[in-house]
Amino acid sequence: MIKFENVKKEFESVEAVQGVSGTIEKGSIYGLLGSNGAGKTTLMKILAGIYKEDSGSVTVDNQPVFENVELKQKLIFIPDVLYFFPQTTIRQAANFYRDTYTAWNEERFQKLYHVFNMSPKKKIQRLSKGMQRQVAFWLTLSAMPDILLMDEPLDGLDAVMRQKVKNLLIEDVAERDMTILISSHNLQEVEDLCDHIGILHKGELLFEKDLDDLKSDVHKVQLAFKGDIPQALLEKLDLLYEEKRGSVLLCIVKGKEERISSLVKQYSPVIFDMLPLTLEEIFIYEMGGVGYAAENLLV
Ligand SMILES: Nc1ncnc2c1ncn2[C@@H]1O[C@H](COP(=O)(O)OP(=O)(O)OP(=O)(O)O)[C@@H](O)[C@H]1O
Repeated sequence: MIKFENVKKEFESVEAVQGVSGTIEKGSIYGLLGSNGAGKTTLMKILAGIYKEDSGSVTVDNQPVFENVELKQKLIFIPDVLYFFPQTTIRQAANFYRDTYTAWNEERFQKLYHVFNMSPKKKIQRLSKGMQRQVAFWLTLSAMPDILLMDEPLDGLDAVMRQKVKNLLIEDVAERDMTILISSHNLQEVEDLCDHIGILHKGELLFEKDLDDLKSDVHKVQLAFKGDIPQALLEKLDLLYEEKRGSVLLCIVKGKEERISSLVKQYSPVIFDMLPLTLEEIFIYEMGGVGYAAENLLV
């Protein structure tokens, strides 16, 4: 379990992370979302023990992470911009990982050759950007980390490779309880992979929630009635957003599906559709709530 409490980090005059607290449970896939410059990379680097927090505490399985060599053998951070030693071949990099990570699994490395299909003799820096990212996953998955932190992890991978890598990640979570933290702007991908979501904005965590709870608590509703829209109904609904299009009211309503449905039906609507919001819509709405423009949200 990763636990961070009141973590702060400042760069010169920029307060990149401002008193953030949270927990990432073992075996969970946690999606860290946020606007550009929100502090996601900074927080991830603190959780990975790359940066030292200015104040607050970060522990992984109850141990501080910064400069903790033993812990770092079980934790891998894949950054958005990859770095490999110059002139290194895939095999040489694998040897380096084998000597660094005690759980290195040579059999798995050999097996994954059939997924990534590149000669280990290839020099990594001569490979394309997407191929280099494949190498990063090949090495990481063979090192069998307990904790994997990734910044924009699937960027640059083609659609087939994305699916293969996602399956491998999910397999590791299911089979050996690996914990994953992902930061990505690709919300569809986060929605597919993650079970928990945290949204950072201007260095602060707006909230963290189970994805299913988050999605079952907000709905996109379309309503129309024979006459005017009954005001009494609107007052009873917990409306987060509304937009009138002709005689149809499009709105975002907070609350459980059953409660919204039974309330609306009391007023005999002629049109009544209710859909869950996508993570992308939830994100845009939440960002709107903190003053990040969210116009024409409904489509
Ligand atoms: N090494 C650094 N030196 C100075 N300022 C930094 C440094 N790293 C990050 N910052 C600043 O801290 C803030 C948060 O940056 P960070 O990279 O953590 O954001 P992010 O959420 O990952 O953004 P993005 O989604 O655009 O990648 C920004 O204002 C950034 O300019």
